[in-house]
Amino acid sequence: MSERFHLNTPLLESISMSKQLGTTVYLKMENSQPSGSFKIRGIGHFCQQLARQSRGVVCSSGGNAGMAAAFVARKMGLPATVVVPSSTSQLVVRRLQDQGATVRIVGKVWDDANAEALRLAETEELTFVPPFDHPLLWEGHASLIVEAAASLGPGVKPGAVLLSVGGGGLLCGVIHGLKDVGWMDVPIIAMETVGADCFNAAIKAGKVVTLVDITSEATCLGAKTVCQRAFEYSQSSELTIISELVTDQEALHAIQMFLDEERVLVEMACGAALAAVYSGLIPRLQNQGRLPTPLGPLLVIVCGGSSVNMEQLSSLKQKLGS
Ligand SMILES: COC[C@H](NCc1c(COP(=O)(O)O)cnc(C)c1O)C(=O)O
Repeated sequence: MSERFHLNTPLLESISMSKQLGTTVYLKMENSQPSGSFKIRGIGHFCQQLARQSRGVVCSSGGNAGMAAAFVARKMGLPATVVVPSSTSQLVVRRLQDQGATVRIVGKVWDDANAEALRLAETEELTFVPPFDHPLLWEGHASLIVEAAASLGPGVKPGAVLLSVGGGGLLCGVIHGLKDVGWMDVPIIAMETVGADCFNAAIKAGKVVTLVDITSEATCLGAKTVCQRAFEYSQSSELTIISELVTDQEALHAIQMFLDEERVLVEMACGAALAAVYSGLIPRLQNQGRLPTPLGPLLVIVCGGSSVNMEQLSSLKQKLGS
């Protein structure tokens, strides 16, 4: 049995969100993972399977996949290099270095950093750790749904699952988990911010497309192209995936509401998902008949993320004017 790096995170009931939505809202607290986000589930599994005999790992990331790769590599006694774009905050760069990683800042967006990471893997014979597009990542992420099902107990099934989308790895992992526990009929509300909306753009175009740029402050969602498997799932008649967008202002408002109500500080990538509750989207989807009324318990994936502290929060409030 290979060593696990992730924790079985708390599944907390949000009294305030439950009151607001008129249904029980459960929070899967992936922010409490040792690397700061859910990423450790898939990246830990990937490294256990493919990096045990490796000279080291190299990961491209908006930041949080890199945090997971750095943490896991340290635990496995492997050197780690993380390649991030210049949009990654100095706070995350420092946190990556504190985890023992060598950090390279390449290009403006994640896609540029990814090209460099692939080159490094080749030239320095390192194991390349993808941030979202690999079946082993999705197998690892699936554990969060299996844990949630165990916490809810037999006979309790969510009315919907709420999550955010960057490159689509979390979405694919959650779908793997829904299959594992027999919840394939549970609708998934897949949230992105305007300006980091590659999944929504692909659905609108009817094919995977590449955004011209990432213009959202939620840079940890900043993949310009969603992974093919996520798009394929969006086209499947077996699944209900509701793709919605929120503005950066709505994501920031959600971060502040969550801090006040749940006493937990999360980053913009996570605020994108939480904004579905705080911005009134859920009842709008119910009024449109896209979610049932009454709605069963809502399972919110609080994905976490390291790109936030009080200083970052203040600068976001200045930049976004709220
Ligand atoms: C460019 O970045 C992709 C990835 N972050 C993705 C991410 C997501 C979305 O996960 P995904 O859809 O990429 O698997 C959600 N919540 C948080 C806190 C995240 O950091 C990364 O860190 O390399």
